[in-house]
Amino acid sequence: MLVASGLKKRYGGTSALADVSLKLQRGELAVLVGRSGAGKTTLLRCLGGLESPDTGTIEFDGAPLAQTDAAFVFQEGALVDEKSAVSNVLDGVLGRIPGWRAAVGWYPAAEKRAAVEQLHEVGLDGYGTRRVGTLSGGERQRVGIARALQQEPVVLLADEPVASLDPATGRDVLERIADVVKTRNLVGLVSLHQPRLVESFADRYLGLSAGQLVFDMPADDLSVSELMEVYDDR
Ligand SMILES: Nc1ncnc2c1ncn2[C@@H]1O[C@H](COP(=O)(O)OP(=O)(O)OP(=O)(O)O)[C@@H](O)[C@H]1O
Repeated sequence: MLVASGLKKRYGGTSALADVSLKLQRGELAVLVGRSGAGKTTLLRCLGGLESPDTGTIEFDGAPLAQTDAAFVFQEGALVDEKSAVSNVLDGVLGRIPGWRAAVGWYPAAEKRAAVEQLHEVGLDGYGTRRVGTLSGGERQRVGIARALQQEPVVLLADEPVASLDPATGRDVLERIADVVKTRNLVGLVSLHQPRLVESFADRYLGLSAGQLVFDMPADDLSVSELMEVYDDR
């Protein structure tokens, strides 16, 4: 279980996270909602170790969460267009192998086999050698998921991962994220402005407002219509 306690983060005079505590279970996809500026990105970045909270702790199964145990699915632009799909996936292990090996593309065979397996898992068999710049938005995001998986995380985080996709493609990408969260028994947390896209497969909804968690409940206890009303965000 991922347990965050008393997270606070200020940027100058702005309190981005006022005092956030949460618990997230393995095998569950939680969806983080809230208006622009509510603190969603800050929370995700703190959980993933990209940002240090001013105070608070983040633990996984009772021990501090290592940055390498949390992986991000970034927005589309985070991939390298000139590189192949499999090279982009291999970039997911940059923190784990010496930089010079990555620079010359000299990855251990086991990493290469794993990268092909990750592409298989997101439905991209046969795409390994395709230059990422030639892929569709949805395919690119699936490469992004595969890259995050290559890191062998226990926590999978995504900040608005489908913002630039059409609704059907966005739903497909989110369903892939939900699938890998379940099959790999990961903690999954995704921020979304359109929670309808995950309506049929989200496990939990967390609502942030002005840096505070205003609700945290199982999806069964809250319909997306109610959720949208809370945010008056239709
Ligand atoms: N690096 C930073 N420097 C200064 N202020 C920041 C920084 N990052 C975030 N903030 C501020 O902290 C608050 C929370 O921002 P955050 O990006 O976490 O919100 P968000 O809910 O992700 O918004 P959005 O949905 O628009 O992405 C905002 O007031 C923002 O301006």
